[in-house]
Amino acid sequence: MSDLQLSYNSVLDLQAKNNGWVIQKYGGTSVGKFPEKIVNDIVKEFANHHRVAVVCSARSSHTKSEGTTSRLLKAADVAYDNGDYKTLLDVIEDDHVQNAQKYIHDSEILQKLIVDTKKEIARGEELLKASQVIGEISPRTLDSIMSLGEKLSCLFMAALMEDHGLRSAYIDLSNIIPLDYDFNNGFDDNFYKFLSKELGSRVSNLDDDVIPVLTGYFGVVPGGLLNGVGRGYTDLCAALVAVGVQADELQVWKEVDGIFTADPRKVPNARLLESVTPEEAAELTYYGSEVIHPFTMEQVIKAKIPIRIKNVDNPAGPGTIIFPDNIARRGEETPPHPPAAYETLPSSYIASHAKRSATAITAKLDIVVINIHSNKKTLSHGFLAHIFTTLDNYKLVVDLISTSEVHVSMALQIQPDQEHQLKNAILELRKMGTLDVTRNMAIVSLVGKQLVNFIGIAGNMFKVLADERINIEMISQGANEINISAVINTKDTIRALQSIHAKLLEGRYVDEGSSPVDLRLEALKVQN
Ligand SMILES: Nc1ncnc2c1ncn2[C@@H]1O[C@H](COP(=O)(O)OP(=O)(O)O)[C@@H](O)[C@H]1O
Ligand SMILES: N[C@@H](CC(=O)OP(=O)(O)O)C(=O)O
Repeated sequence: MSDLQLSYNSVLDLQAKNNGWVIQKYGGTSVGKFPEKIVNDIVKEFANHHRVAVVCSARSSHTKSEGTTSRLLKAADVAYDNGDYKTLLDVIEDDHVQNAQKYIHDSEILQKLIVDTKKEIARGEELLKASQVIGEISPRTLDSIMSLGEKLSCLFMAALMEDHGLRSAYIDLSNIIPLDYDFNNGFDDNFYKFLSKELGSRVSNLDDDVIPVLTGYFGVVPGGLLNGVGRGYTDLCAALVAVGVQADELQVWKEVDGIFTADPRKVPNARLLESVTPEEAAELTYYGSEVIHPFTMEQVIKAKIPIRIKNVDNPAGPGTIIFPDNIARRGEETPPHPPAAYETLPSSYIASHAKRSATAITAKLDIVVINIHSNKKTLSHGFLAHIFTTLDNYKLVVDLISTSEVHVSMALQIQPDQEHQLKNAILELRKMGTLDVTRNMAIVSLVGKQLVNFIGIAGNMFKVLADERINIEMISQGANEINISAVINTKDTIRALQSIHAKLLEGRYVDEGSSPVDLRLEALKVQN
């Protein structure tokens, strides 16, 4: 175990004596597959030393795309199209009732859970029926329909805890934001402050031995939670609870041991990272490795609360810590020194770490590249603005862009349900110049806080691709300088990930650890 790991654990142990809070967020598939493990091996264990609050997503028995949230969103679509939404609701009801019967042994707890489940589903049905009659589903209504997923999942988890001898409290957050809340400034700091305070007070008022189980859905927001935050909003909810109670740690429990140097399903040699910075975690999520919702981190980190990604199926593993490499944790008696400025490090040190230059590699699929050659000799005034306005009108987001005097290339992720929007956007963009569209592409991104410091890393990455005879359609270095990306053909993705990983993330230097925090520790050693 590294010094860093020890120091994090020791802070937790220290604070355990004060019975500080640990906030645990469970994803939909974890609730679906491992509910008893969550209660017996994780919640009960942590509750021995900490106050624990649990935040759950909607249940998925297999994958998120077949989970309750996806089914509810589909039901809303079907209702809008005047179709049979009732059949979909029946599937959701059967799934939850059967799940309750499978896991809950006490007949009184089981009966109550089934009654509560059916009551919530009946309310969802009313909403869907009303939407069908009116012929409209507002973002607010869609949010309320979607909230059913988290309500059902949390009713079940709270009941399961009671069934296993714990005291629990089901907390429905769907009304936590008052209808008259002034949202003039959107999701600003005041909103987050308000929400974390409210969330904090809901859990702090409970008896010490009661485990709050909070719906990760946290109320109606303007424009809708889906538009404002997007799927994965329960991560943000858990983060705000952590801030509200000044938790010792926010834990995001998944079905993977933590954050790896690459998706372990695609790169068998991928290594578990001890720690990554919030910027790296956000970048990895954005560019295809669904690690944690990017909004989650800002507020938690401001409150100096570390985030730990852990595996429900391997609770004893250390997980990965997300924390900045340049600020001290709350509760640390002797804050670590800030990392040495790179330029102040001895050249021998820089040379010996020259290969430890990236943290992880990731890939984003379903990418379409649009090239536009302007009709004019140079890009005229308003050309780019017009492109972005058009894409925005069709709710299309550009992941990468590169421009020359008369030419713009853009890479966008297009999900199957966005094809129609893409088609219309292309029709409009064609008026601006010659346009060609390349499909079946992928963005491969090398992510690392240190990338900015290592000259030549981009060249190395592109050389690996060239050696593998992988054609590069577009390249880009992210504005924040912690990401170097290349657009390639989808069929080459796995080969690209594995070869870049082998050349730039494996080997003797990397084996010693390559995260920015490791770099900081090394830098401190050099200084002392
Ligand atoms: N760099 C990475 N580190 C860890 N997991 C990754 C990475 N890139 C992609 N993944 C994938 O992300 C998934 C996230 O875990 P999972 O528990 O399935 O998510 P959720 O809790 O959101 O349902 C894993 O299946 C893993 O294969
Ligand atoms: N249930 C919601 C919110 C969520 O946070 O999901 P997950 O925790 O499984 O990423 C969704 O599927 O989008």
